[in-house]
This record gives sequence, structure tokens and C-alpha cells, in this order.
Amino acid sequence: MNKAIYRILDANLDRAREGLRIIEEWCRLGLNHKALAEECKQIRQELAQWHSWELRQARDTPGDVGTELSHPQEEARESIEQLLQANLCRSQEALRVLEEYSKLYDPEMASACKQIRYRVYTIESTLFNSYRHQLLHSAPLYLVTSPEPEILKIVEAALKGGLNLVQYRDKDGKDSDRLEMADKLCQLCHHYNALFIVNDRVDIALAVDADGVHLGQNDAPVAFAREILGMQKIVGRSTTNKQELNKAISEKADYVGVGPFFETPTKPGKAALTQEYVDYVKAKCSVPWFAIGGIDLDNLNGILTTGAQRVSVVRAIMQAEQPTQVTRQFLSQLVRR
Ligand SMILES: Cc1ncc(COP(=O)(O)OP(=O)(O)O)c(N)n1
Ligand SMILES: Cc1nc(C(=O)O)sc1CCOP(=O)(O)O
Ligand SMILES: [Mg+2]
Repeated sequence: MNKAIYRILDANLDRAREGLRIIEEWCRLGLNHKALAEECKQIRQELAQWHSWELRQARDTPGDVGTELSHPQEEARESIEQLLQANLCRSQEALRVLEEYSKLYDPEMASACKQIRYRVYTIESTLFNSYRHQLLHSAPLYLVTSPEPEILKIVEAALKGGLNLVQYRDKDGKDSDRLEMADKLCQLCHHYNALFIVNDRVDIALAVDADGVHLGQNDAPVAFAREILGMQKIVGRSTTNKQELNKAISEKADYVGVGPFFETPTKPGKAALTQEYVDYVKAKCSVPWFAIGGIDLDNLNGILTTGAQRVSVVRAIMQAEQPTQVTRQFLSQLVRR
């Protein structure tokens, strides 16, 4: 057998396991996801069984011309998501190499590596689903943007204050500008490990690889968004009454907006909801719900006494003189509850 084949198998068995070990740590300690952590560990053990003595013996690290080759992107990672993605990719690529080269060594190993590669794809989709959903469930404050000239600075200031959920809303812009801004905001949010959602536009959410889309009653159906964006992405729905809430839950929206709590110039012409509806939401809503409409630091306490635990705001942050401070104040009142 050509020694180079042994070296390739040896190196890629290590590479696949190392990538998985990094994923396993996050599943265990970052997500507290026992089943995913166990699956990573199980796969690592199965791969170790293929790592025979003859393969290990073929190792020749000083003679490996590739040990010093690295891409600048490997030196720095922008976010946990990017780090996880890079290591999943590393494992998947290594498994593909193992699958191909072990056809020349042991066809049983080739078929085992193929099965394992599919299992790593399943880990990937479960992981990102859990990661996004965990962030969504842990977010008490949701910033919906307005098209201010300094939008990027304001959003970044709020992210610095601890915000981790942002919706890009611009009802009047040109599509080319919207796309450019959505892309910038998406990157900014991901840099701060925050979720980025696009208002109304499933196509823009898809184009910039946003974490999801927010749809109102006159926007596309939830199922349509899922078909376009895939099951891993977040789909939110606005609701103002019981019927809309029941429908949003039966459509399996991931979260709902509940509003307007107060009439607001940001969305003129929409009458405030009733306390009866808020009581219904409290009793029946099985997904995270965000109170929205006219909410600011002055009335936040009153909102929280109606039973809301999460709020969504536009002006309170987008027009604040100190968005970082205001965000911190919102968060400190919200998490105290
Ligand atoms: C969190 C949240 N809740 C409600 C809305 C309103 O959505 P919609 O009714 O589609 O109105 P527009 O925002 O599109 O004008 C929202 N955007 N976010
Ligand atoms: C975008 C939006 N949707 C609402 C709803 O009730 O569905 S209220 C609203 C605007 C909220 O803006 P502000 O925080 O400036 O009052
Ligand atoms: Mg809408």
C-alpha cells in the first residue's frame, strides 16, 4: 500500500476528531445540549477505532510540507457561530477525504466514514437550530430599527449595551440600498453574537443569510418563509388579537409580536390592543412574545406589570441620545424580573 495513503488517512482521522471535539465543548458547556455532546463524543470514539497502529506509524510530521500552511481566516474568528461553522466544515471535509481514500484501503471504513459524515450534517442543523433558538429565548429586548442616517452606529451602540436581537425594518428604501444595509447589519450583529432578523422580506433575509424574518398579518405566510429559508431559521409573526395568536401558534411561528401596547407614530393608524388580549397571550402563548408599541424606559415598569417579560422597541433606542446606556437600562429592568 502506498505510504501516502496511510498518511492521508492518519492526518484526516485526527482532523475530523479535532473539529468534532471543538463542537462537542460548545454543545456541552455553551448549549448544555447533552444529546448533541454525546453524539460528538460517540463519533470521535468510532473514528478512533479506525485509527490503527499502521496508520499512526505512517505519520511523518517533520516531512509534512503542509504543517505551516494556514489561511488568515483561521487565525481570527468573528463569532462563536463562525468558529462552530469552520470546525464543522473541517470535520466534514476530513470525513469526505477519509471516505474517498479509504476506498483504496478498507471499503468498510469508507462506508463508515460516509455514514459519519451524514451524522455530522445532522449535528450541524441541530446545533444551529438550538443556538439560534437559545439566543431567541434568552433575549428580553428586541430592537426594531428605523432608517436613521446613523443606523449602523446606533445599532452597534445598542449591541455594546448587551442587546442580542435586532430586526432591520425599512418600509420605504430602494431594494439595492436595503440589501446593502441588511448585509452590513447582519455582519455587525453576528460580530456581537446577536441574532439578525429582517422585517417583511424573505428574499432579503435569504440573500444576506439572516437568522430569520418577521412577518405581519399582511406579509407572506410562515410556511412560505420556512420553505425559502429552511427549518433552522427563525420566523416571527405580529399579532393583535386572539385569532391572530392562535393562527401564529398553529403555523408554528417561533415568536410573536404583541401590539401595539400604545398607539405609536412609528406605526400610525393601528389601535392599541386590549388587556383582555394580553391576559389571553399570558395564558395561551407557548412561544416567546414581545410587547411592542410605544414602549420606553418611563412606561417599561407598567408594561412588565401587565405580565409581559420581553419588549420590542423602535424609537426608545433608535432616537436615544445614548443608545448604549438606554439599552443597559432596559436590560437591567427586564432581567431583574
Ligand atoms: C417584533 C415585531 N412585532 C410586530 C411587528 C410589526 O410587523 P407588521 O405588522 O408586519 O408591521 P411592519 O413592521 O411590517 O410595519 C414587527 N415589525 N416586529
Ligand atoms: C413596528 C411596530 N409594530 C407594531 C405592532 O403593534 O405590531 S408597533 C410598531 C412600532 C413600535 O415602535 P415604537 O417603539 O417607536 O413605538
Ligand atoms: Mg410587515
